[in-house]
Amino acid sequence: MAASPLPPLPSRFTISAPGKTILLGEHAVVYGHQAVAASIGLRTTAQFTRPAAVAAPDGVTAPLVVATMGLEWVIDGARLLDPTCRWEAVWDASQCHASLLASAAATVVTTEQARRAFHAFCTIARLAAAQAVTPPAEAAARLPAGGFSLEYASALPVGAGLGSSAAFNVVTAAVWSRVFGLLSDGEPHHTADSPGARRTWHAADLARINAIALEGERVMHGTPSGLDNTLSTYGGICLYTPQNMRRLPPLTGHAFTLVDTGVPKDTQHQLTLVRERLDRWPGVYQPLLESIHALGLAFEQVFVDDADGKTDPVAFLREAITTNHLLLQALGVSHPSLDALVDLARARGLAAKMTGAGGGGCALIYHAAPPGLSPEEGAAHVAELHAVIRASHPGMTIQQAVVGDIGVCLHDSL
Ligand SMILES: Nc1ncnc2c1ncn2[C@@H]1O[C@H](COP(=O)(O)OP(=O)(O)OP(=O)(O)O)[C@@H](O)[C@H]1O
Ligand SMILES: C[C@@](O)(CCO)CC(=O)[O-]
Repeated sequence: MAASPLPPLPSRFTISAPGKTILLGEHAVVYGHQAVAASIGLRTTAQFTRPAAVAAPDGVTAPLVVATMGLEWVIDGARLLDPTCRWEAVWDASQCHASLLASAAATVVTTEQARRAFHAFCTIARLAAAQAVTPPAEAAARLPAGGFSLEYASALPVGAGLGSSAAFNVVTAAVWSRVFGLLSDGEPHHTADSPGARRTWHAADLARINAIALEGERVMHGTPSGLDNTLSTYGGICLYTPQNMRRLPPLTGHAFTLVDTGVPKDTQHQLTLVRERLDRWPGVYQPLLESIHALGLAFEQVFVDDADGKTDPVAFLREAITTNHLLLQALGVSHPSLDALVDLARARGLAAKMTGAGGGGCALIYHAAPPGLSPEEGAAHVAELHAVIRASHPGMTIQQAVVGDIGVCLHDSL
């Protein structure tokens, strides 16, 4: 019996998802400890258009054209979704890597990065197909005839600690879930600057997207905690352990700067580094992870439970962020460029830490000015720090972090 067609899909739609910054707790969270993290206003977007922007070659009914990170993959949709076809064979058959990786457009990524992204893309597509179509072998027959194109754009630096891989995996999971009719139409999301222009999904839809995206993260990083994809899916600010996520109200009155050192790093490598250290010297390194966990618990106490009401949240967060960086440094996952930024901030009475997997990538600076400064003096203090960073590290990128952006969403009007 022929597989039933897909539910009607618009010929064009756009989905986006945010990156994240970790305030406290990276690496320790991989071992079940508590982290505090927030989504940020830098997003990855995918625009779906059908039919595909190429004529279907002979024997291919649903060509898919996927453009991302300066790469373009032309994929046979039937091979992509065929669970008996190894993903490497799909990669080899796609008209991607050989020509494009050698081209100037693709110099931002290595072959390994492109392969990982492709592997995750393939994994996610197959998972969504398996959830929608039984038997999975019939999934390809339900793709739109003529295929489709998917064009990604991202404001997130790749491999810089801001969850670019998670944003890619979450957007991809949402697109494939929509293609296979797994998602509801969601609800309009109203904000002052874009009333109703975006739609967000209900809890069950978000849980589906998050679970599928996690498998993409596993392909890319091996043993992720799930924090990055969870923040990208749900947005906002949360306390996170791999077993539990607790959403928090906005962090009003606390501001942050992100500084990208431009030093490339690899999350999988950083995770392996910590695993090896723990295996070799558990007595030395376990306590560091437990201390990081204690910082996450203290944050909960001060910001959520407000157990004594006497602790100044600003003073606490300044101290916690600094201490977290020192613990991560001792764990061996920082980088001299990150340490230099943290020292610069500390010398001016501010707090800073690496954010994400470390080894390069971004530092997070907390704008809690030294006590006793007026708001204007505080702003001048931060501007002075930015000027010093610009002068001493001209290659670094500095930007104000908008924390708590909404999670994955559908854009009505794009
Ligand atoms: N827009 C994108 N399109 C395709 N793949 C992407 C995209 N953005 C990121 N990736 C994939 O994710 C990898 C980067 O993931 P990595 O975990 O090293 O960095 P990150 O997610 O930016 O940082 P962190 O995990 O520390 O938050 C890239 O090498 C690439 O394979
Ligand atoms: C280093 C890490 O803790 C954060 C990476 O953004 C890894 C993870 O949580 O999966």
